Amino acid sequence: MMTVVHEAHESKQKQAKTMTTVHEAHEIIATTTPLIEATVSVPLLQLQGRVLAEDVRAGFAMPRFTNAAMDGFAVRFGEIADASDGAPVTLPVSQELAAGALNVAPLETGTCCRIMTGAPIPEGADTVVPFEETSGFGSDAVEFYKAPKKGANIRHAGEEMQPGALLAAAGTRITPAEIGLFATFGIAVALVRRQPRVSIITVGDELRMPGEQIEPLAIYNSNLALLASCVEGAGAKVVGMRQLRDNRQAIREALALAIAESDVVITTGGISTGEFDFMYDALNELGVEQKFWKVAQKPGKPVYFGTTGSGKIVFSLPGNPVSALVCFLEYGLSALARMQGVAPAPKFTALLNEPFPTDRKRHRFLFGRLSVEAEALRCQLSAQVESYMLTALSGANCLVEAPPSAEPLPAGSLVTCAWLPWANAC
Ligand SMILES: Nc1nc2c(c(=O)[nH]1)N[C@H]1C(S)=C(S)[C@@H](COP(=O)(O)OP(=O)(O)OC[C@H]3O[C@@H](n4cnc5c(N)ncnc54)[C@H](O)[C@@H]3O)O[C@H]1N2
Ligand code: MOO
Repeated sequence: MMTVVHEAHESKQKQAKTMTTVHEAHEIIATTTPLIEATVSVPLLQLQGRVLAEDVRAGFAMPRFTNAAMDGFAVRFGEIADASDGAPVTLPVSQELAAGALNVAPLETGTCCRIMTGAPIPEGADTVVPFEETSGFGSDAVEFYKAPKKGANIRHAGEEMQPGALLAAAGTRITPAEIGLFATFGIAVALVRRQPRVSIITVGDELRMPGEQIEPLAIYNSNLALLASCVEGAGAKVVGMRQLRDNRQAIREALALAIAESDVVITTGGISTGEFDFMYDALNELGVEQKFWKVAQKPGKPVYFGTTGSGKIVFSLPGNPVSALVCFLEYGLSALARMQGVAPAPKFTALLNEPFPTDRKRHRFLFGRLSVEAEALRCQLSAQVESYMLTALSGANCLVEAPPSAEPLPAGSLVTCAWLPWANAC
């Protein structure tokens, strides 16, 4: 029995020697992650963060009808064109219209219409005079002291948008902007992609859930909560969260269940080469096809990615919380974006405030804080750099990276950054 375990261990160690590059890992994810074709109709107020499955177009012109832009009087311009303080023009009020008026008579010649902002302009009127430039709303005969420009203070039907104009294209991730636009056009439901269903499994005898009693040599499980909120923030749905002990059978059973009930399975812990690291074997036993295992990066080297025959994907992330998060941000996020038909968020460069400690052989990731100083985007690295130091996140708003190099990147050089998905731009 011992021999079998040791042989398996040796073969895992051999496997572990060949490392995928970060670039290759991205290529593999881009080419193997399936798009979720299924669509679902979702009500307006639940659309935030969802991805449109079809173009949404204006069903009518905007404004829908010609209406007043000011509270005042709708007139025929020609009838008040000569009005001045010295020689006011007086017109009787023949009609009053507020926003919401549904029956509007044409404006009788030689009269004006008391009108409120948003009310339809009666046929025959071509100009609205704000009440401040008249004797006001108090009487039924209005004195006009001044003529605005002909056509002033009128919002014309269709001047903003024509029927059929594109409001949001398929593939747009819905924000309050789209929700506001859809509401403007009376759209109460939109067709969006079904959310990727994600199960998260964390493994480790040492882990206790926040809120639980904790023994002196145990630690709290940060990955489960952290990844669940990251997944939800990425527009996906967490359908399962499990914390397991380091037990072969329990891990295999939980993985099988998670694969059955989700599109994506994310695990943390037990993926390295330790004696109690059962994740890799469990994935093999369940027939998950390894696409990569071990990436030349720091932190996060033991990261695993695989696919199942039924089109599911599995990320097995290292247990160290910074490693798990870096791998999720780097690979998990782009896979979830691709599944929803959205391009992964672009990276950009910023100026380093201090030297970046590159690794000779591995692509290095660190958290940092971007800010705008002297009109340039500058990056301050988090002081905590080890993969167990999740406090590196406090105050951070970006993930910073540099390819392998024997020399640190000097202060002042350009470094590649990605916003943390929850960060507000500086
Ligand atoms: N001989 C070697 N040892 C290790 C190697 C190696 O190449 N050779 N790689 C190291 C690297 S790099 C990492 S990262 C870790 C990853 O190991 P595992 O994925 O098997 O993770 P664990 O051993 O289960 O845990 C590592 C560490 O993280 C803590 N942890 C785990 N899960 C959680 C959680 N949900 N919340 C908070 N903290 C968690 C755990 O207690 C350990 O301290 O392996 C190195 N070793
Ligand atoms: O590379 Mo590990 O992922 O040190 O923490």
